[in-house]
Amino acid sequence: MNPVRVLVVTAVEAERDAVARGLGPTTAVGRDDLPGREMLRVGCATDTSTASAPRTAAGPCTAPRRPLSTDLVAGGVGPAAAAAATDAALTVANVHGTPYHLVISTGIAGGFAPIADVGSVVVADRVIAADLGCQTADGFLSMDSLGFGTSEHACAPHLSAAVARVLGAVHAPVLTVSTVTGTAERAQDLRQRHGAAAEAMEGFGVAEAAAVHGVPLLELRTISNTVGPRDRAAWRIPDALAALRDAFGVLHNVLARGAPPPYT
Ligand SMILES: O=C(O)c1cccc(C(=O)CC[C@H]2O[C@@H](n3cnc4c(=O)[nH]cnc43)[C@H](O)[C@@H]2O)c1
Repeated sequence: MNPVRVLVVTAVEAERDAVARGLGPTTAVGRDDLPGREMLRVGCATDTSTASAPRTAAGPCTAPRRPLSTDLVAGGVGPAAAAAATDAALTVANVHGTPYHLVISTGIAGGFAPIADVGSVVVADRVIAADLGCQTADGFLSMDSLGFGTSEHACAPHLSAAVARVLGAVHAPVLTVSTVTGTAERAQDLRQRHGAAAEAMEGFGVAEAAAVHGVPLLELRTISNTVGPRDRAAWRIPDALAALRDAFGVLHNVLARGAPPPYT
């Protein structure tokens, strides 16, 4: 049986490796056509594009109840790097006739108080490009209002709601910014404009690539810091990475035992 194939895109390797710890033993995927980006795989895959049959640290794969094959890539920081890495992975998979069924943008994020505290988990209902547009004296004009396309993408509504419920996570918009918010004023502006739970720097880029390929999207974030005045010393990165590991342990079971694709 062909596996359900999931692509997970983080910004940095520390996030990718935290996800991997939650999912189980990984194997490096030898992909000559994805240079410079080591991809890790969890689970079995009848994927002829791999250089050799995947083996886990525990030995050859044994089929799970529902075959699930998850590829993990650290695509870089920011929406442009994330879009490029996601598009490359989706394109290569399509060329090999092994398309992905789901793309997940994930990592740590800043949380908007009091909606998402440090250490909590946020599952996006939609991703919003919060600083893509035009800043005027009268306020911010989004891409939609400028007539240049869209500033947001919906996440798979049923799946994202189910995942949020199982994780006990906040289910609300996650903003994508190219500039990390470092003042109380901008935090308040973004909170008022979007009612968002979190901000990070990649989700919209991943979403743009997923939309081009028609692949459903999730964004899952664990909160390392509160959005507002810059205080890097207050970021709780190890805690957020541990929460990321735990969330993906749960998410793996949801995907492995839940309704099969197409994800809606
Ligand atoms: O220094 C480390 O050990 C380390 C480990 C894991 C991740 C990092 C990062 O700096 C990741 C940058 C990544 O984090 C997201 N992020 C986190 N907080 C915010 C925020 O308040 N506003 C926007 N983005 C945030 C973002 O997606 C970055 O790509 C370091």
